Amino acid sequence: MRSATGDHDPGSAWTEVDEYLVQTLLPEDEVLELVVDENQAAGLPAIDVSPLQGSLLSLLVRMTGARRVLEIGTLGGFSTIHLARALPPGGRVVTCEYEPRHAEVARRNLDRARFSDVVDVRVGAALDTLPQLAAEGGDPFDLVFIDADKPNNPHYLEWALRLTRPGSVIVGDNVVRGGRVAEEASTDPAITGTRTFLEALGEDPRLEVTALQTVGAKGWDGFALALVR
Ligand SMILES: C[S@@+](CC[C@H](N)C(=O)[O-])C[C@H]1O[C@@H](n2cnc3c(N)ncnc32)[C@H](O)[C@@H]1O
Repeated sequence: MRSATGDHDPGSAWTEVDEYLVQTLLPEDEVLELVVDENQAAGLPAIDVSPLQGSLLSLLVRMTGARRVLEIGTLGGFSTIHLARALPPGGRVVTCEYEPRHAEVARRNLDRARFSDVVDVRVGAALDTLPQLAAEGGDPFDLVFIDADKPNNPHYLEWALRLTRPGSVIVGDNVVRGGRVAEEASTDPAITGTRTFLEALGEDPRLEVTALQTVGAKGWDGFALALVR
């Protein structure tokens, strides 16, 4: 793991602090522990948000009173369950996943967590699903969580803006990428996509934005947070 300070690898300390915070702040969560086990057993990559980050997503849903949530990037449904469990009665999550196998595991996990009626898993490339959602003409989304293929983040932002309303919140994950986001000359599509995404966030007069760096069990990364004006 790359070091924030450059002189030693603080990864294990970050993980220790994450474990301490989880133990101190979060209740036992058998449902999500099972999801992590199921994802691992199914061979899914362990690239879901951490429990503390998932709790932040839940808090954002509750704090904003979001009823309709859009997620781009389901994986096994770990973050989806955090989003779904914070909804008021009648609330809904639509989550987009490209890999049918990931979607299948997610559906199983959501079923077990009793959220199959609350979550609509749409399988396919999100850039195909998002126009379909627009064409369906449902109510705007109150919160959008962008966490899929990073090169497409600038397009996901455009769609998020089309599918939301003033007062909606947009969260973009993994915008720091071990510090590599600051590498101006990078040709890595995940970095150039993230940089274009951040630039679009910063330039768009329809948005009030920030981004925070994070460290923890998932390494050094960060998320962008935007409010649609
Ligand atoms: C970082 S993982 C999502 C993690 C999940 N949000 C969580 O925290 O539990 C990214 C997911 O996006 C999916 N993905 C990649 N490209 C996609 C695309 N074009 N459209 C929709 N999903 C895509 C991947 O298959 C993967 O399951």
